[in-house]
Amino acid sequence: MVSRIIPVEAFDLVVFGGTGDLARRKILPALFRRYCAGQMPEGAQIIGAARSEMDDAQFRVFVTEAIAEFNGDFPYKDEDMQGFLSILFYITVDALGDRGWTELAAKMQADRVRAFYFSVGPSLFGPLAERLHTYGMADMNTRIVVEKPFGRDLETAKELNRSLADHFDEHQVYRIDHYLGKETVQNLMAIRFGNMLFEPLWNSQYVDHIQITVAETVGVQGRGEYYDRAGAMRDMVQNHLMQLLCLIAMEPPSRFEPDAVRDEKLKVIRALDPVDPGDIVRGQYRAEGERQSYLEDVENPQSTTESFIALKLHLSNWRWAGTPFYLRTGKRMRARSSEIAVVFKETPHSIFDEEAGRHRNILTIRLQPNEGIDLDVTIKEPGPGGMRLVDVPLDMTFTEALGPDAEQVPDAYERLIMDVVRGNQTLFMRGDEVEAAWAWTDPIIAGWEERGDKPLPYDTGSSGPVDALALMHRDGRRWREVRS
Ligand SMILES: NC(=O)C1=CN([C@@H]2O[C@H](COP(=O)(O)OP(=O)(O)OC[C@H]3O[C@@H](n4cnc5c(N)ncnc54)[C@H](OP(=O)(O)O)[C@@H]3O)[C@@H](O)[C@H]2O)C=CC1
Ligand SMILES: O=C1O[C@H](COP(=O)(O)O)[C@@H](O)[C@H](O)[C@H]1O
Repeated sequence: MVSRIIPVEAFDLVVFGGTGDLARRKILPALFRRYCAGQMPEGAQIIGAARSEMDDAQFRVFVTEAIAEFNGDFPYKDEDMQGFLSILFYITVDALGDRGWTELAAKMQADRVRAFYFSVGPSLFGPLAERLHTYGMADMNTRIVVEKPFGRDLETAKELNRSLADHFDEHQVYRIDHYLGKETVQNLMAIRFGNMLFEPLWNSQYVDHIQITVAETVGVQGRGEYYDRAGAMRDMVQNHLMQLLCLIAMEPPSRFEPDAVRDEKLKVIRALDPVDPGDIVRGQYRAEGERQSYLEDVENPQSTTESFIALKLHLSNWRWAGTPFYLRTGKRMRARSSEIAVVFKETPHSIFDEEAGRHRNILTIRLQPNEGIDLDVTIKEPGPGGMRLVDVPLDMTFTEALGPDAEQVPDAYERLIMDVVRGNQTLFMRGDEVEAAWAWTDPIIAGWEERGDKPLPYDTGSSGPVDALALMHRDGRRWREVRS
């Protein structure tokens, strides 16, 4: 099977914060991979912009080093590297002053798609939007890309939305949630809405419960100051896990189009019930051997921020009333493993002897690593020992089923940046979605702040605090093992 590279229009892409960590780690290496894939049209310009003093040549060295550090063993030809470097430029710009703006405006080409990636702290979103307008770069062909965190609560998210709306229409604003750009996350929609098999069973009549796990082995990775102000709830649940929940729980949109998809996701968030404090477990990782504790990592011995959270959620709508959703995410866990498991109910009646046991089908969507789908199916255990039942997985690992092409799928940032250039907002969050997610999150955080709740310690390399296991055990259910 041969991957299709869909060409994009010629564009000017300005990366504000072009010297920052996210640009180095993700954005610039992703753009290089798209260049190598042949997707950058003739005449494209990528312009780094930040306060640091640099010229084009120095920026090109900076990008070459970033690619070497963060593109792993990605194979490329020297001519591709030279070609890519030739479309890179740098302008010293102050988001809070006037420096560099006239020069930036002069660098913009006529009749090009214009995209401005705000890879800077959210306090600069408003000032950047305002200056784009003042210096004549905010016309209707302009697109702006903003990073998470999109606020730290409903009020700040509304404020950010307002500051962007002063100068840009909603159709020009691309709010990144990089989970939506992951290939397997998009596959969730293909599985649900491209097959007849699952949808009739996709409701509380047949589904016992759904588990969503995003387990990480990494700690706060040098972002301690930000993370300690955020915690797992703001850093992961309000955005990434919420998006996964939306895709798994939403009604079929009429078309795979931005507003049709985003309307359905919004309905899911609005249908979420408030969460009982007893249905939440927060944790903080302890030191282990050479590895520091969370408190040491964030250099805050008094911190009560959670590096792990597990929650049981309910949706008040016809499809899901009575089916709990269990979500968990944490850092420094046993394995890097993200998956969604749809656990179906047992058959209403067993025709077999008691010793055959009771079994249930589980559809597991493995998001990362080892992307694929498993469907646990119950069959007869082979042999003469009577009718004993056993569960076997129908395993579809994408790299095995689809061949080498499945290994070369673009990473989330590649896909999303190209979608910005194409003008396709389907995989970006709309302002009202973000606000609805904060409206649900805020009272939960306020509750534990008012009560002074403290996170429970958990061992580095574990599955989180034991109380998280109890959250399911008391319902007669259990988490799937965290393993890669
Ligand atoms: N790093 C990551 O893995 C992730 C980051 N994010 C988000 O992305 C955004 C950027 O993060 P990150 O790259 O880590 O942050 P960094 O602090 O590493 O980079 C910030 C960038 O902003 C520039 N900058 C700061 N002030 C100004 C100014 N007044 N005018 C112009 N440029 C300015 C800095 O350059 P200079 O000092 O040269 O001006 C630098 O390039 C943040 O909102 C972050 O939360 C989201 C997900 C992951
Ligand atoms: O947005 C974030 O995501 C990463 C996890 O992303 P993944 O693609 O590696 O699964 C997380 O580590 C980080 O804390 C968070 O800000």
